[in-house]
Amino acid sequence: MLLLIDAGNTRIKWAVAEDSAPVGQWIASGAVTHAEMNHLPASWQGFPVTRALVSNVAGQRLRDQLQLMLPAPVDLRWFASLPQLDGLRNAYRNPSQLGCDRFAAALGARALAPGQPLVVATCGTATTIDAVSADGVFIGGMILPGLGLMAAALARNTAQLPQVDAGGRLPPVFADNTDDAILSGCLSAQAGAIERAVRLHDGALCLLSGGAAPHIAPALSVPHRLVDNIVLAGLHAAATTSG
Ligand SMILES: Nc1ncnc2c1ncn2[C@@H]1O[C@H](COP(=O)(O)OP(=O)(O)O)[C@@H](O)[C@H]1O
Ligand SMILES: CC(C)(COP(=O)(O)O)[C@@H](O)C(=O)NCCC(=O)O
Ligand SMILES: [K+]
Repeated sequence: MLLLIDAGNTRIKWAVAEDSAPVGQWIASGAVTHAEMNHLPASWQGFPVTRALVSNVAGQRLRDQLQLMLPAPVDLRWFASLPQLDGLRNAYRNPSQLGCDRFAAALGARALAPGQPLVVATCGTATTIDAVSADGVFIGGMILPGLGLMAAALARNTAQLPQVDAGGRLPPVFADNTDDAILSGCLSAQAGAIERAVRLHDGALCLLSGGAAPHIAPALSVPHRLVDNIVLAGLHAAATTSG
């Protein structure tokens, strides 16, 4: 049995899959914030996990904590961005500098929509918007503060702006009150960046994932597909094809 883990800067997402299950077919899955991560071992108890593949962009301390929580004995691999993997070529100037969650997301996108030009938007702590060519080149992309971080930055750095709840509603673009104006601005920034990427990457299918994706999707004026956890899908693809 296979354990897949996507450790982001806010939450740790995980899934358990049978060894030969198709990409994205989990037996169990979940997500916890960093503060809740001591619940993970209990969630994994009862699954005879023999292999684990982990993407971690949340630093060495979290990596050390995770390592101690993994079921033992397990064949543990830390996923890393490579110059090339499973038909995906990484065109980052320094391929290892690319966040391994972005590389995994691109692999996941290719598994879900092979042979198509893609815009992969992963809306988490940060929002990343990446272009992948039809023949499998990870061209590059954008990093911007995520929806929650954008809203929090305004509250933290101004005297008059409140902390708004960055989810759950789509206010008018030209809002008539402060809360809605903040939300409209942050959503427009997120959606605008994604729409710009789609416009500039000819014929691209837009895939949207991450914790804030369901909040951003209604603000988008381009066709798109919501994917539950594209990073885990990519890890699953990598684990299945690379042995
Ligand atoms: N119920 C929620 N719990 C946690 N994050 C949420 C929730 N709803 C929306 N979010 C947004 O999703 C982000 C976390 O998404 P996630 O994809 O797990 O991020 P990361 O991979 O960076 O940890 C938060 O920063 C926040 O903007
Ligand atoms: C951009 C990110 C912070 C996104 O992290 P997340 O929002 O998923 O927690 C992460 O992919 C990262 O640390 N990247 C390294 C720099 C790069 O990709 O160029
Ligand atoms: K992200």
